[in-house]
Amino acid sequence: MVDRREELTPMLCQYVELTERYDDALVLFQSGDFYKAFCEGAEVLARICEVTLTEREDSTGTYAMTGVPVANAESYVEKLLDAGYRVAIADQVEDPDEVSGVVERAVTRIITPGTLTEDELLGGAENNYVAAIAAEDSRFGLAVLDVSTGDFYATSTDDRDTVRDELGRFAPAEGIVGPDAPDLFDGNSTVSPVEAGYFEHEAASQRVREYFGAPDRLLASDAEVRACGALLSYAEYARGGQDGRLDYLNYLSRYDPRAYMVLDAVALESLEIFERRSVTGGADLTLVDIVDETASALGRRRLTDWLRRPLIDRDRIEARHGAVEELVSDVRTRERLQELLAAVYDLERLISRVSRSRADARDLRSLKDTLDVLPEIRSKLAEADAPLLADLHEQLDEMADVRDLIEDAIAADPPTEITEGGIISEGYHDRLDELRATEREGKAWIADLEESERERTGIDSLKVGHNAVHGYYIEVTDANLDRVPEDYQRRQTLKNAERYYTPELKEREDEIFRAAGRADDLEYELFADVRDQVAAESERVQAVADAVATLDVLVGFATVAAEYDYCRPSVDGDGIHIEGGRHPVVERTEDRFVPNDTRLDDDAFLAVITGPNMSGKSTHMRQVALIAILAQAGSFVPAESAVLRIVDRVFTRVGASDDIAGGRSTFMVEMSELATILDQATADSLVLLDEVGRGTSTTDGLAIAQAVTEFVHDEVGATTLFATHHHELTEVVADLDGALNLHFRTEREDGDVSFPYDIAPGAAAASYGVEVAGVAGVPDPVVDRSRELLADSDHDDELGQLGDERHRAVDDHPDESGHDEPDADVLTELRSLSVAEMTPIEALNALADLKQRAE
Ligand SMILES: Nc1ncnc2c1ncn2[C@@H]1O[C@H](COP(=O)(O)OP(=O)(O)OP(=O)(O)O)[C@@H](O)[C@H]1O
Repeated sequence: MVDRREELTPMLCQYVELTERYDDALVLFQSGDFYKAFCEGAEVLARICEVTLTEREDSTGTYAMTGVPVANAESYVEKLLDAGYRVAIADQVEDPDEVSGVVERAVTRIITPGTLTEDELLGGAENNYVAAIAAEDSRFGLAVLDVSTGDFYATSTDDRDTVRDELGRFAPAEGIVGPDAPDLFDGNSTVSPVEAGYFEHEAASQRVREYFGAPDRLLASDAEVRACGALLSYAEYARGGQDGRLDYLNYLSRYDPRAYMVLDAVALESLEIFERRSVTGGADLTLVDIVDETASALGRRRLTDWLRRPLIDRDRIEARHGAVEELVSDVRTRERLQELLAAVYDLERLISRVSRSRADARDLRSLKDTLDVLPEIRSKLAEADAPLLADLHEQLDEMADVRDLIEDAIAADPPTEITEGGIISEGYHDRLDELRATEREGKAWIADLEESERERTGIDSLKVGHNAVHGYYIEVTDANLDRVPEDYQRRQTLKNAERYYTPELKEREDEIFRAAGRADDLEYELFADVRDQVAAESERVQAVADAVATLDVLVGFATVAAEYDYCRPSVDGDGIHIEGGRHPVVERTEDRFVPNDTRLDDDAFLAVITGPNMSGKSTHMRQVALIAILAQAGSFVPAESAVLRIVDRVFTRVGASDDIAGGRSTFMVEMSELATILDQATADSLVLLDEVGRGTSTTDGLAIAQAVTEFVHDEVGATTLFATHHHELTEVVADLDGALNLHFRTEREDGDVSFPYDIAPGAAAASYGVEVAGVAGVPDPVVDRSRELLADSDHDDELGQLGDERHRAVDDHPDESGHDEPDADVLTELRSLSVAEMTPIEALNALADLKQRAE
């Protein structure tokens, strides 16, 4: 097609030009009600969106062609994005009725996964981020932006792991990487190619200056400037050929990752803060679902941010707790605030649409509706004692000027279309009122026409009507044609009737038409003017949005606290002292949750937790971490009391997280997560280790588990909870000053095993596997035999010390088990087995073999 450009029709020529200019995107080319693509573009569109490929034939040749309806283009765009394409939307920018020849098209936006602004594509209230990584002088700069809301963050570090951790926190949909910078995005972000020039220092700092003022004052390193500048350029690029500037980007929050508790992607995932790890079984609840009582999209996003980035500054944490406490105790204020907050629209996205000239009249009315509730929200905070609530009271600008402007100018309940009138209130503009009056009078005259013409002509069935093609007409059935007056002129012939107009009707019609057309145009102008005036106040709207978001989360936290009996934690403790702690998610899904205490401090900061499978170990460990996270996010916590030390990071090595897609074995994943912990944990960290060393042989596993315990104890000093099935580890604890054993039990009654879920000091009995095998339905003879074997190996002293429960289990089944004394060689072999060095499969095989021989 390109080679024969001179031969192409003007429209195809335009298409080819656009595809050349936007060669890194798939161009969707508006043609009336469809977005079309031709040639290779058509093939891609047809394949990915499963739409029919047709052919277009004109004097210059035959081309592949396809299209998708403009009205629901979003669903197709989504498919293209999922398939890894960027989409350039080439809209008609001229009214086809007003031009002769080919209509001008221009790319109005380039849709990429991380720069979405379309509500239909964004879905829900979650943030959608694009991130940039830049490098300079061994420092890495990271910038993260949500184009739909204007949230913009920047930070820098000289540590790649910190960049990875921060990316894990924000989970951007898309990333761009500077020329000398490493690509540290994980598989969940699409990495998009961009012009290297975006990252050049001069250009980048110019960009930052344009938006936020002097980069040196604002940002901490050149790498940061490059990342921010590049991201701004990319966001502008995504606006296609339109005026690139994004006026609503008014704030850039530069932050230091050390000012927040670090929660990397592994911790967020294993603690199920935002997403469930397994999709099977149980109610589909995560921490954010449990504590989300926010009433607005703004609040929901703010809550997500607070949980992603819990604080470590004590004053700030206590300020949040103070506000929550006041709202917990003042039930009426809290409940009324929640009702009012439910009327708040998504101001951040709304003002970004206003600034991008994409808001319609309904958006402005929604802004007004939100501004309407501000005075009452504000008044509810007027008497607040908590400093944070008092600050919010200050920050809540009621914006009466903007509210009044919209109230006066924009009609209540306006249509979504902004070019067809009906959006400006009567009384706002004199000339508009005159035009509408002319239109109204004309229409009234026509409305009366039917009656007066019936009288004049004596034709009772005479009708006055209107249609889009012929305009107004007087309709007379064929039976009455003889009574048609002289001045009637024929307009249209129907099957059984004729349609006429009169000169006066024509005149009125033209008058109405002219007045309506002018009024519609004028309305659009007035609307655009109001929208610009509102856009000029975007910073104030954003400040209000910020205050409302914070208030919504605080009210939500207070609601959860009151409803589920959470307590205000103290964060000036010297350890983790929790009484009656509960797992916030499990307590809502279990009929009866058993609360447990936690006491970890400098005297005993490392707890080894033993107990049978399913006895509650993992739940307890996560409960401690979730309580710490909630407390530092500013929430009350599910406990009777909690005195906590502020934690700088939560590390988790929990359960088997197979990285099948990444091609790493369970054991490799486990060890690399462990390596991170041992390398980066500090004395202020909270470390959860669940069954470390499981994916290898028992001996290796135990050796690793012991070495890790000693290292964490001697070198790291982090508050650590270590759940293990390596019973031998409980003996290691005895030799370590700062370590203690805790355990969960099973209870047996009439052959049934139950779990009381209460944690107790000391080590558990060792025979959990056998007990659980019985519960799981392994046949009695095998379970009984396992017990015998265990009892024998006890004499061997292979397993070390055993607890009471195991002895009891054996005592319950003395030799009346029905078996004869095993043959001597079986016994000898049994004695020679080194159980601690066998994998479970080896042990099971050996057991089956011995059983067979004994029988
Ligand atoms: N304190 C509790 N009160 C009531 N139910 C609980 C409690 N703790 C745990 N549970 C229930 O018991 C189930 C098993 O708990 P959990 O996964 O913590 O056991 P575990 O000892 O870690 O098991 P495994 O060793 O197999 O990983 C949980 O899914 C939950 O339903």
